[in-house]
Amino acid sequence: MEPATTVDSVVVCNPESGTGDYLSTVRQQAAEHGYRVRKTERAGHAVDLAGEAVDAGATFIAAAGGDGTLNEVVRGIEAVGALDSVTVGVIPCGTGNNFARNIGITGIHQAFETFESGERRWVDLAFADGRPFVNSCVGGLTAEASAETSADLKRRFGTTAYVISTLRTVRSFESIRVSVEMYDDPHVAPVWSGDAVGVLIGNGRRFPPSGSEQANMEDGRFDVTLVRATGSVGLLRTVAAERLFNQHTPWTSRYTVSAVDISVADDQPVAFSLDGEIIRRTQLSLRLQPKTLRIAVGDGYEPAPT
Ligand SMILES: Nc1ncnc2c1ncn2[C@@H]1O[C@H](COP(=O)(O)OP(=O)(O)OP(=O)(O)O)[C@@H](O)[C@H]1O
Repeated sequence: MEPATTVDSVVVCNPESGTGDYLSTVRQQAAEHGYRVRKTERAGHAVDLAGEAVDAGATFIAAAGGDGTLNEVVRGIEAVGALDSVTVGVIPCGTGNNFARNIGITGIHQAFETFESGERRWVDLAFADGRPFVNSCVGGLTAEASAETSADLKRRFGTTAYVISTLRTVRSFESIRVSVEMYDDPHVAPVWSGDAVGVLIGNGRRFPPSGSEQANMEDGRFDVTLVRATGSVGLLRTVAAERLFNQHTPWTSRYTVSAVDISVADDQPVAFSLDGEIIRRTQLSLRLQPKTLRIAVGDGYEPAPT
């Protein structure tokens, strides 16, 4: 007999994520496993739906979509003060699904199996000026590119859409002049300042030249990658190498720190992508709350990746 649908397990589904053709699979799996499905109707709606699910007694909320949908679900749970009573699941239906991969979730069916029998972990939750994010905060070129990447482009080209829009953006992009202050008790804070192509800060994600993109998300620390701009020709070369993050260049600096403050030198607000959601700021403070988010992880998840 099929399990009865309960209110304590809810799937918040974004029908616009990725190729948008998974809704029936998610509904069918949710019905089989006894989850209630709430479908978003607009950007930002997953924040409200997650909050409503908590109010209705949910103790498990899964985000079906990409990193942006997960971000909204977590923000909704945090907004109603329920991070300590709700477990979060991820059903990968987005374009990149970077966070899902980082926690060992590889497909829709495997996600539901994992929710049933897999491990739960407490992971760090990151905040940018008090706004939660799970995976990454990216400032500069890649954020501009992601703001420019339309849903249609993503549907047609998948992750390649981001590369296409990066190459388009690079024609008009000016590097950003920033000062990045990093704190790592008990050491003296390093300060990085200058013209940057990208400011890449990961909680769940790191930006290595090769190998796993999964960061340690239980260590109370950010993985910071700063890419220096070196004139227009250098900028193009840096972007070509670093955008795909397959090649190390001497313009890249990496740190592992517990807090970051970014100041933009002039008063032009810069685009920062928080899990793919764009905000524009001249100042941004990033903090971590260690082991604050309870999440269902797959077998491939490594708490301390090398
Ligand atoms: N019903 C909806 N209509 C239009 N936009 C929506 C709707 N529901 C959610 N959104 C917005 O869709 C955006 C993209 O979602 P999401 O990040 O989940 O997918 P993606 O971009 O395809 O995947 P990824 O982030 O993994 O690359 C989010 O910013 C979200 O606010």
